[in-house]
Amino acid sequence: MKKIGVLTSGGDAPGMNAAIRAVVRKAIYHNIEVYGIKYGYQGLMEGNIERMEIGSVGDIIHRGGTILYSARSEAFKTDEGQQRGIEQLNKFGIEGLIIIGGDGSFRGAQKLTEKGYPCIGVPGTIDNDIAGTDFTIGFDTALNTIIEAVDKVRDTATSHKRTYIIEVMGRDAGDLALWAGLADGAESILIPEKQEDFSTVIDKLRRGHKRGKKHSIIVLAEGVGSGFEYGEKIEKETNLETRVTVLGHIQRGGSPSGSDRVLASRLGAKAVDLLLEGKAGRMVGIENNSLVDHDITKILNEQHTINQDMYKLSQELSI
Ligand SMILES: Nc1ncnc2c1ncn2[C@@H]1O[C@H](COP(=O)(O)OP(=O)(O)O)[C@@H](O)[C@H]1O
Ligand SMILES: O=P(O)(O)OC[C@H]1O[C@](O)(COP(=O)(O)O)[C@@H](O)[C@@H]1O
Ligand SMILES: [Mg+2]
Repeated sequence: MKKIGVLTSGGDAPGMNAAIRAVVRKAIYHNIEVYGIKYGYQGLMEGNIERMEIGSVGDIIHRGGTILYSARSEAFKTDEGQQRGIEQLNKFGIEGLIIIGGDGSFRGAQKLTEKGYPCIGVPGTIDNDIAGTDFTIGFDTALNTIIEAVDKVRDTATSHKRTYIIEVMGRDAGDLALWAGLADGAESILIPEKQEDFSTVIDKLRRGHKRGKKHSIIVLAEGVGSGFEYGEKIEKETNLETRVTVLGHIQRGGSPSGSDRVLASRLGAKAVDLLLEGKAGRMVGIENNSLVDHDITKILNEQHTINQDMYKLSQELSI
């Protein structure tokens, strides 16, 4: 293999730049030409492709977002769209493609691989919703952003003796909410993977209030429902003044944490190794701090699961 391509796709995640840097530098280290495809699969279909050099990825390891930009493309979900993408890759003589993105992006990678075009997936999403890897690139930074925000909310919550619902991202996954809830000492953590009884949430709030607690924090994953609806219900049931903060896209930005930079560097480089070994249709990941790779189709058919011990612990510590 003499020429490879790299793109970022789906929701951006802090650390994607560090992953791009690792792909480019590792490829050049092995005397392979690298091409950057801009705006994900949309740019791929349109031939928005540029050669990348060592300097193309200088001064980006600490930056959020993605220098290759990202997109969500409906057109690429069709056979015709995928065929157009392969034609562009062939036109540039690019022999293998590294896709940094989430589960949706991996479905695209799977389709290209099925059509005979070798692809490797690198998990980049704040949601941490992919099986076969303990962590995805961006999760740790988003978690820290949430923690910083909740610490601030806690100050004002205490001053006003209020209950706060903090709605966090994660699409259908509860990892961000679970980790943030544990790290923030939340009273309750509401995630799609566990149906906590609403009456338990209310009882806990009442007990805390009786004990003289000055504030209560509930972390709600977006996959469970609207924070505002929960807020209204809770205020009605408890008579405690309740406010809702939806953290939104702030969770996707910012300079990547040390863990995300290291993870992205390791995974990006590993993806290049796999292409050079002639592998295709694989996803790189990290398990027990070791680099692994899995069949992408198998991964897409598996459900990412939350850490049950952590959930249990969060309940034991928030009595
Ligand atoms: N079934 C599919 N076949 C081909 N491409 C897909 C498929 N599902 C998603 N994609 C492509 O991947 C892009 C990113 O997926 P999305 O779910 O939005 O984000 P993420 O990859 O971060 O989970 C989509 O906009 C689409 O272009
Ligand atoms: O940026 P958009 O299109 O508003 O999408 C929001 C969604 O993207 C995410 O931030 C990231 O999800 P993906 O990594 O799957 O793209 C989700 O947590 C959230 O539900
Ligand atoms: Mg996703």
